[in-house]
Amino acid sequence: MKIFSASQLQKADKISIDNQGITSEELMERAATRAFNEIENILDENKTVKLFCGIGNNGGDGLVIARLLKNSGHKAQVYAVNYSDKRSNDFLANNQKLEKMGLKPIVLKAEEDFPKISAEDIVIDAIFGIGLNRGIKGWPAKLVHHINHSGAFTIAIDMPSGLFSDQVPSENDAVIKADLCLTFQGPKLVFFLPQTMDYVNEFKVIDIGLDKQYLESLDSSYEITGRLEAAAIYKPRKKNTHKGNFGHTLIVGGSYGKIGSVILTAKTALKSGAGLCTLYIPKCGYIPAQTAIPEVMVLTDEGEEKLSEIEFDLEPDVICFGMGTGKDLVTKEAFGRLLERTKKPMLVDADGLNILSENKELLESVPKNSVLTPHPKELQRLIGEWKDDFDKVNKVKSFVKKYNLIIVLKGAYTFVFSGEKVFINISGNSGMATAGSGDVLSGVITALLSQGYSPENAARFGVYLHGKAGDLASADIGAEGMISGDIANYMGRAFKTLI
Ligand SMILES: NC(=O)C1=CN([C@@H]2O[C@H](COP(=O)(O)OP(=O)(O)OC[C@H]3O[C@@H](n4cnc5c(N)ncnc54)[C@H](OP(=O)(O)O)[C@@H]3O)[C@@H](O)[C@H]2O)[C@@H](O)CC1
Ligand SMILES: [K+]
Repeated sequence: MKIFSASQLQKADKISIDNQGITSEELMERAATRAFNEIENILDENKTVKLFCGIGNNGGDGLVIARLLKNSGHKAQVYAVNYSDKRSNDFLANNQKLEKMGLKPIVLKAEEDFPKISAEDIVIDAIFGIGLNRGIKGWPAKLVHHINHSGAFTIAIDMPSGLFSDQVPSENDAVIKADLCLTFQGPKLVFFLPQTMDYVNEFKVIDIGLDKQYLESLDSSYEITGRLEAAAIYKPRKKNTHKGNFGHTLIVGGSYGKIGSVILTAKTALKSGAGLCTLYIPKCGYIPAQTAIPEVMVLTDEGEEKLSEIEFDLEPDVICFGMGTGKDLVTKEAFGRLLERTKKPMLVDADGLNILSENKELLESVPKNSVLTPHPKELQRLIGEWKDDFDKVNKVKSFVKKYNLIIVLKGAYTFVFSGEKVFINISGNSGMATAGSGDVLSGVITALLSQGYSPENAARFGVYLHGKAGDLASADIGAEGMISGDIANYMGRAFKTLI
């Protein structure tokens, strides 16, 4: 699913009206009716719904929803938030319809007009949508705070009011905190950025039937990776195969006290379909690794406690480097030599990334199309500071183009940057914020690379599977109870959800 900008949606709105031979009021009726159906599904009939409607088209949507609520016997109170006198035509048309039914909106013009909102009420926020073009100021800002402090379950229509679709609000801007956002046609980028995602606890996309052909023709850098997209990437196994078909993965990492990290990566690689897996670790890890996973082969470095040479006599399909290696000079130099020798795309994580950050000249030697999997701190060391999340996204886009790499930026929503594209993953949960979760992710992506998935698909699909396995683990054993090894253990079931 593509993510569109506000201006793309506004244009799609106009084109759909022309192509479908409908009026904008009819499109509003359709959009708001579909939003109303969602609201009605979750509405307890004893609840009072308080609708706050702006005077533009977002407010118009609110008025349609108010009419439909009233028609189906719900308790609805409607407030027109009179932040300006420039009412839109479709607002006016729907205001008239509502008045004819005897439901005249109460006009709010100052703080004294604010109604009481109890925590038991349901609030519909239809003050501003994608037409917001400046921060909310004055008494409307106070109204936003009044709603946020009420404790009422708040449903935002299209966008939480005050949230821009293409910039981070400034510190003093008032923004609705929505428990649920019913958003039209597609999710907005700000729903996924760390600085703005908290304004949208949950969102649901309402298909309002905009022109499909036109939407498909639109360019967008941003795409969602959900179940459908993951299933399209998945290549189920053929019957007549052997372990050689699924590649040989070499996982290089570990140091004294951090052998567990590479063990987790290797275990996950095997549980994600890698045909063969060899671990290359310092000598001290030999017995623990052999004991922990009998299915893995183990090679040891000359170094007792850390990697110092990285020499091996095999031709892996993919190399994964960096978990638990530390950043010692001998390890850095061995990594540098490994990069020089390696031609196929590899995966670099954790201390591998830290070594690259401290020795930027090594970035030139990382094989093209390799996958780097930083968390935000590792990213910052790699690319420097950013002003805000939009700046960060642009900086990462430039970085991946400059070095021809793929970046997997880990977070509540993990972003995969590849060329011009940014894929936003929607599987996963807070239980995955646990030690070793990143080592597991490296294992899945490496295993997919070894099975012949392209680096972009391996990154995108791996991130999805990792999140899905986490969701299955969390459903069974709870977010607090799960550890990284559980994510690895649920990997097979994550694949099965796609069949
Ligand atoms: N496109 C679609 O697919 C469909 C869209 N639909 C709905 O329309 C919504 C967009 O409606 P919209 O364009 O009328 O803008 P909206 O958000 O109501 O704002 C109204 C006006 O407020 C003003 N203004 C802005 N910021 C301000 C501020 N801080 N403080 C004070 N004033 C401010 C600004 O006017 P200005 O004052 O700048 O002239 C702006 O024009 C969309 O979110 C969806 O709900 C559906 O019905 C059908 C399909
Ligand atoms: K809104």
